[in-house]
Amino acid sequence: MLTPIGQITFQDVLDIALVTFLIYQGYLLVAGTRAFNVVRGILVFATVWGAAQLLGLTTLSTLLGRAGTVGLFALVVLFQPELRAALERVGRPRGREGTDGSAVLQTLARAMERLAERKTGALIAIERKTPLGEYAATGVTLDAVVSVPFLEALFARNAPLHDGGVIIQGSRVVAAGCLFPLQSSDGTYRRYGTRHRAAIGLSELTDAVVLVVSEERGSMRVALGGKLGPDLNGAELREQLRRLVYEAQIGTDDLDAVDPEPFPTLERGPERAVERPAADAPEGTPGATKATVHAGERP
Ligand SMILES: Nc1ncnc2c1ncn2[C@@H]1O[C@H](COP(=O)(O)OP(=O)(O)OP(=O)(O)O)[C@@H](O)[C@H]1O
Repeated sequence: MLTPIGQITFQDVLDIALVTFLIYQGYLLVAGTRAFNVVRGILVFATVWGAAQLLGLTTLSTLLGRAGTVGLFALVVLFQPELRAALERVGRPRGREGTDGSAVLQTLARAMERLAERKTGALIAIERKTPLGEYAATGVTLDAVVSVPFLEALFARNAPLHDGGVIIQGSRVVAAGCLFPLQSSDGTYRRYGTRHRAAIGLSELTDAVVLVVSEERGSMRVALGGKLGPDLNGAELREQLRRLVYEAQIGTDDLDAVDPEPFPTLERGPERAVERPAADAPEGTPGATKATVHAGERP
C-alpha cells in the first residue's frame, strides 16, 4: 500500500537512499563489462513480462515467469567469474586509488617505448573498474611500484616471468606471467598472434586498458573494449593513457569519442612513419629510433 507523503518516515528515506546506492553500485560493477549487455537484456525481458501480466496475457506471462526462474540459475553459472570479481571488488581495501596518475602514466609510456625500441614483446593490462584478480591469480603475485627498469626486467627475454601478461593496479604491478583469455581466432583479428589476441580477449571481457608491444615489429598498441588500436608513437600512447586511464575514465562505449578512427580493420593501411624518440635523449641521437609500419597489418 502507498504511504501518504505526510507519513514518510526517516526509515523510508533511508530505505530509498540505500536501495538507490545499491543499484548505482551494481551499475558501476557491470558498466563496461560483457555483463552490461546481459543486464540490458534482462531489463527488456522483465519489461515484456510486466507488460504481459498487465495485459492479462496468461500464457505468455506464465511462460516468461518460468523461463525467468531457470534463467536466474543459468546467469549465476554463466557469470560466475564476474560475480566473483564483483565480490572481490566489494571486499578490496580502499587506499590504492589515490595514486599519482601522471607519474605512473609517464613511467608506463616510457617503459613501453623502451620495450618497443628493443623489440621486446610485452603485454600489460591496466585495471580500471573491473577487478582483474581472477587473471592475476593465473600468474605470480607481486606488489611492486611501476618503474621502467622493473618492467624492462620483467619482459626481458629469458626472464622467468617474461611469458604472459603483467597486471597493473594504480601505481603497483600486482602480477606477472598471467594468462589472459584469448580472443577467438575467427573474425577480424584471426591473423594476429596470440599476444595480440590475448590483449583483445582480456579487453573484451573486462574494461581494462591493455598495452601490447610486438616483438616482431616493435610496435605499441592499445586494446580496449575488444578492439585493437593502431600503432602508436610515444606521444599518442601518452595521450590515450591520459584519456583512458588517468583522466576521464572513458568507458568502452565512448571509444569513438577518443579517436574517430581508433581501431582500423586489417586492410593494409597507408604506410606511415612512427617516430619513437627516446624521452631523455635529444632528437637525432642514437637513442632515438624511427620505424616504418603498416597500420593494422601483421607482417
Ligand atoms: N593467453 C595469453 N595470455 C598472456 N600472454 C600470452 C597469451 N598467449 C600468448 N601470450 C604471450 O605471447 C607470446 C607469443 O606471442 P606471439 O608471437 O604468438 O604473438 P604476436 O601477437 O604475434 O606477438 P608479437 O608481435 O610480439 O610476436 C607468448 O610467449 C606469451 O608471452
